[in-house]
Amino acid sequence: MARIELDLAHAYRANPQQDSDYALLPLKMAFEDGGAYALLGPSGCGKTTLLNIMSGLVTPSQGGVRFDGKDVTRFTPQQRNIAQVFQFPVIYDTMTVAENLAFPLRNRKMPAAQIKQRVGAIAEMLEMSGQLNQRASNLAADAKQKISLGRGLVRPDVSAVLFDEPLTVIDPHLKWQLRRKLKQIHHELKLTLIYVTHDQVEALTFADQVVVMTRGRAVQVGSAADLFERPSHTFVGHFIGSPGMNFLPGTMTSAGFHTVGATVAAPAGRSLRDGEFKLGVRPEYVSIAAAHAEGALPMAVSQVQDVGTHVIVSATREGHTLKARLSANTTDLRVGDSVWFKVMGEHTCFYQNEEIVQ
Ligand SMILES: Nc1ncnc2c1ncn2[C@@H]1O[C@H](COP(=O)(O)OP(=O)(O)OP(=O)(O)O)[C@@H](O)[C@H]1O
Repeated sequence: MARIELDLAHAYRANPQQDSDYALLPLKMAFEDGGAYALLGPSGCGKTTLLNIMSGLVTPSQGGVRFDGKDVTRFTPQQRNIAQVFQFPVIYDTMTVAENLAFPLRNRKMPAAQIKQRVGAIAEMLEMSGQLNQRASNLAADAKQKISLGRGLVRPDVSAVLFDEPLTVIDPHLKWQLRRKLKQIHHELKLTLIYVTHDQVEALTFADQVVVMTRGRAVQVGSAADLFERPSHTFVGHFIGSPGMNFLPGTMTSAGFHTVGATVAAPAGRSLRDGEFKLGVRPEYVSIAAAHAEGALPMAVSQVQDVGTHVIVSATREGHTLKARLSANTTDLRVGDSVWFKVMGEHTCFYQNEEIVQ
């Protein structure tokens, strides 16, 4: 296994001139040995490009890649000793499940007894022990993808295992099980795992550290709690959470934060210089307050959405909507009601140029 360091940028086109010419804007980051990481972001943000640069399928147009301090930028995936699992199964239909799992080990000339033991262990982790002697061609699509996952995980000596949306073909129920399984396998095998997905639930359940990407930029690397509590960029606030963070543009003065035609006092101990900011508050941290309560804004309820255990109450003021996630039994608000939403508190964040300042 290896610590992977990246200091690079990548454009698929020659002579890139502007940011939009780059699939990856200049970035510098490290993946620690034995960590479980996810690369998370919407379609086209550069996740696969980053993964393929780590595996050696793509050579970055600027900068390079280091494994344990060694420059591997020009190395092939084989020379880097990387295992990669793709969206669709890559297996040999004519072989049995056991032969498929053993293949990467045979290639590396592992002794037969060790191969048997390792294949047995991986099959057990993936709950495929009963299918070891079945021919792969007879299996359903998700069983085939499980073999692909197993082939990625079977070698104990890889620098890292890279997964590119590996659960796309898996049915939703099994998907949930496999996500948990992969996390467990990570704890047992202590491999460096890097997992590409556009699904936040998948990223947050699998990874200890999530790299959030948008338009060729890695905007934040953090744990699920970091991304939830202190999104360092407004994109992370929007993208993580359901619904995402609320934002209100406004001006900080000595009187407080002036937004949507009202002024709310900043909580004691919070000092921001005067200027224009975006206030960010998660729906989970918006609460109903008494009229004129400190830190609260008067608003008009525009939507009440029952989501089972909670209700999402949307309220509007001067064309801006805030969402609050409230316990179903604590509110009987209806559309058109007046409500005071408390937006200022210890979980409130402030942004300038989309980056967090406090
Ligand atoms: N081989 C290629 N040649 C030219 N442009 C490419 C190539 N591969 C990707 N791109 C472009 O680079 C950008 C990043 O693509 P990439 O596939 O890395 O994103 P992604 O986040 O993995 O998206 P998806 O989830 O849709 O796969 C996109 O604008 C894409 O069109």
